[in-house]
Amino acid sequence: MPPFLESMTRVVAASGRPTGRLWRGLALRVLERVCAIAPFFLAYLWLEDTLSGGAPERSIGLLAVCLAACLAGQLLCSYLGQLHCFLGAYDLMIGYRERVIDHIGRLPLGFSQGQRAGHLAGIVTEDVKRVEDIFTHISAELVTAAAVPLLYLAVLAWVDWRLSLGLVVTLPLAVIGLNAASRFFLERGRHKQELLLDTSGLIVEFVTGIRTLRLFNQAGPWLDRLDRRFAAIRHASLGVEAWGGGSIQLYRFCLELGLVTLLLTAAWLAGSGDLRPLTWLLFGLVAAKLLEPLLDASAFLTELRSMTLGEGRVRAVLEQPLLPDGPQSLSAAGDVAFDGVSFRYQDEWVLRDLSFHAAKGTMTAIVGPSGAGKSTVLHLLARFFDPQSGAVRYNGIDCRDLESDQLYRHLGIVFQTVQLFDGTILDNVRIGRPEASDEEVAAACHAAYCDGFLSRLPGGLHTRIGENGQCLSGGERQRLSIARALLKDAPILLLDEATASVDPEAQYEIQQALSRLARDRTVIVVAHRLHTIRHADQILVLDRGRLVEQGRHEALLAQGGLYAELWQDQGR
Ligand SMILES: Nc1ncnc2c1ncn2[C@@H]1O[C@H](COP(=O)(O)OP(=O)(O)OP(=O)(O)O)[C@@H](O)[C@H]1O
Repeated sequence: MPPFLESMTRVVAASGRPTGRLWRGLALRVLERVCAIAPFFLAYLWLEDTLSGGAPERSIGLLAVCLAACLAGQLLCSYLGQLHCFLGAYDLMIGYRERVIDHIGRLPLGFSQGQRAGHLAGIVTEDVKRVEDIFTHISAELVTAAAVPLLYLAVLAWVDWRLSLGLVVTLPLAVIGLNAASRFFLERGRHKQELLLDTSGLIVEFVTGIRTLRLFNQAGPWLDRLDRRFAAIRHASLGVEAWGGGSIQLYRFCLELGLVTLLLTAAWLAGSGDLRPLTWLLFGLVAAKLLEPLLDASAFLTELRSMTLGEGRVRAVLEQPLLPDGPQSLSAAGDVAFDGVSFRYQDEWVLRDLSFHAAKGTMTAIVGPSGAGKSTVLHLLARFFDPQSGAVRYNGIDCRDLESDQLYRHLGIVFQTVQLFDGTILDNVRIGRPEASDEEVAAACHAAYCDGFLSRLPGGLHTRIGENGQCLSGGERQRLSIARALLKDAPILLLDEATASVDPEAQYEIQQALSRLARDRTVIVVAHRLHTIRHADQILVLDRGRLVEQGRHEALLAQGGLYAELWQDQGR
């Protein structure tokens, strides 16, 4: 099966929508072509009847009625066929898009980490669109390109099989050659697409990081890097387009060669006195029409190749395994434990046999040198990933046995990178609890010390903050994130440097708010400034993925180990 057909079959299976309407549409489009070509054969039959001494006066009316019926049938089938094809294909594509979005929505939260900027968005928008275009605009042309020549051929073979053979003798050569070439160019095209994706990621990085690059005089070298990428794309494109274009020309040439072999067969038959003029007239009129859809189909080959590549990338996402979701629910969660957890992102272990227990309503702080694995502990708690061995437990239940919705309902999260959406501050904070009233949102913002900057914004809580909150400072963004978590009022809080970007004046106050919040909650906090976690119920000291010390601030200082060293480094 040609690669594009394999791709289309997979799309239909992935969509899961009924395909009846699309098939009806395609059948009507084929019927339309039947109506378009039938007059030639009707005229042929009528002429043959007439020339062999039939009664033209009587049959000419019948011929006219048949021709009119063909025309009417053609118009009707064309209209209904297009309608059903479009509606059927769009319905199919809705199913496909939903499947892709649904799958991405259920992928491990850590999936997008390590992906180039815009890569996933490109798959959901551009690649799915490529697939959609084939189904909505080209599938009908492809089906008629395959069905019409077969129909013509069946009738022509009935009229004269030798001339028919002469006409299509080169067709298998064209199809086999094209199929082999398309597999080859698909491989080359994949390489080109990877280069394109990589380069667009580089461009996004260049544009978003232009300030840093210019401040460090790195814009020039970066542009040189881009130039080299463009050269590589040009080289790959030449390979794909020039040679790929050549294979299309070869396919067309082989098809048109069929007209030559038809002429040669006719000459041979005429020479042996075995060619009737009427038969030759029919073949002369119809031969080009038979080849026409096959020749036209070559115009879609580039799009088909691009769709096949796009479908491949979408499939790679669809094949990404989802984290298993168990049936258990979580009531009144608050107890958190790591039970012999070892985890690695790639080859190197980042956490090794880590065990700890955070009792309900306590604050656990995680400290350690950079790269020790502190944020990774939070990532596993938020189930961005599952550990390779050991278990993360909530109320003693392995989180692999929990429904993920249940889990997230019990987690409040404030991480270093704050994701904000293009909307008002009210909308953004309300993500914490969609049913919260304006007053409750305002109270959460107040508790997160947002009042200062909110009073400076023209619309206060109703100010639009632009895409990802570009018009807010890092500290302001972080305070909104804290307000969100406060509003959510979840029994477990995961904080990664919650006060990292907040000015010194607000730091103490926010710390107070978080301590108050911790009173009836379990808080797991990653902290770099150790004075903020002096009062934590337990401090876990990590070093290269291992738990090296554990206890309260005073006890750890007295121990004189890594914690005491870190404390001294911070000049306390
Ligand atoms: N998505 C990822 N893919 C591969 N490696 C990763 C990924 N995230 C983190 N790492 C690596 O895992 C190790 C632990 O990272 P982690 O962010 O947990 O450390 P950390 O203690 O929080 O560091 P810091 O204090 O600097 O934020 C580091 O060596 C880091 O390079």
